[in-house]
Amino acid sequence: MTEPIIQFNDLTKVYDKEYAVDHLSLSINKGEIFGLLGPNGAGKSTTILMTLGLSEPTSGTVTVNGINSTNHPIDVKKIVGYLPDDVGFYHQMTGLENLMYTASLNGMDRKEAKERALHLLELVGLTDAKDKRTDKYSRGMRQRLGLADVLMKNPQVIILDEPTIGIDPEGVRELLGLIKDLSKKEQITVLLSSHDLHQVQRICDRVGIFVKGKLLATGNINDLAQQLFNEDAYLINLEYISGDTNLIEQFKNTAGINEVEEIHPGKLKLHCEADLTKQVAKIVFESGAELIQISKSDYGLDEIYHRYFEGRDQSETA
Ligand SMILES: Nc1ncnc2c1ncn2[C@@H]1O[C@H](COP(=O)(O)OP(=O)(O)OP(=O)(O)O)[C@@H](O)[C@H]1O
Repeated sequence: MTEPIIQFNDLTKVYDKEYAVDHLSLSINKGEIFGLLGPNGAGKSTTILMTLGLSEPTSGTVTVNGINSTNHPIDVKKIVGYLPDDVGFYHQMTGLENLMYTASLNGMDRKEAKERALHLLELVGLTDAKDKRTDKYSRGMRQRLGLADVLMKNPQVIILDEPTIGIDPEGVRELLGLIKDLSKKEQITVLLSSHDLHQVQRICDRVGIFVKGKLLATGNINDLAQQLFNEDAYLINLEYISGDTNLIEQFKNTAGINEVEEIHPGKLKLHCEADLTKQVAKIVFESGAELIQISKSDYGLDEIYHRYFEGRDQSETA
């Protein structure tokens, strides 16, 4: 099922003659968790603000469920929940009271609102803290309450701007797990921004890499590896006890192997265009060498990100 729910069409924002968002075209599908990934100043927050109708594009459009965010911000607000990087609550009120206050602003029936608030507090693990004032909450608790708060109005889409900043690793793991569960259980589309590769890798179905307002690549981790490493997307690690044949030379002359890295004698890393694990194993056997181990490793988002930024730095300084 790939039904688009958020559509960016040539979306552009210029501040002081500089592109904050540079002709962004992208579709995000219903139920998908999409990560906007990029360093500070990449344009992630500006993209989010335009999606919410809180900032006007210089040109281009963004629609949520077919509704133009710039022309109909109030209609968009009804179906989108937004969690900023630091959620503000009324400190003198408890967690439950804050959720009830949100419900009253949204015109929800009180009884129904209380049932939903208690259910959501349970979902985000704050039942025991529901009657505690929010100024006594930790940052992680405030983020979890923030998630419950955006879910009060049953949104179709939730947008999270750097949701895990300032939370300890255990809290991050819990919050991300929660976002993923909610998205899958309630078919909610999630758009989240982050500069943290590992977080994004952990929960996103697809990511978009942003640099200086430009969307440079999109896809799941495997697609990105293919796009960015195109010529040598597969790594084969090999250990063997040498026979008579010079295996290194043989691998260098094998079609599809682009680079042979000798880690130390008898241990090689082969950069390949395709998964050549079987052929490599066969070559080792036929050479009379003894195969100790062979394994394929995939590129993670870390390598993807660094390869991308390394390439970019070189091209920019060239
Ligand atoms: N209100 C503004 N006025 C002028 N320039 C702005 C404004 N808001 C953002 N910018 C500029 O637009 C660019 C993109 O900023 P944006 O905040 O969208 O990036 P970001 O990827 O969200 O980064 P961060 O994670 O640091 O928030 C930056 O160069 C920033 O200085």
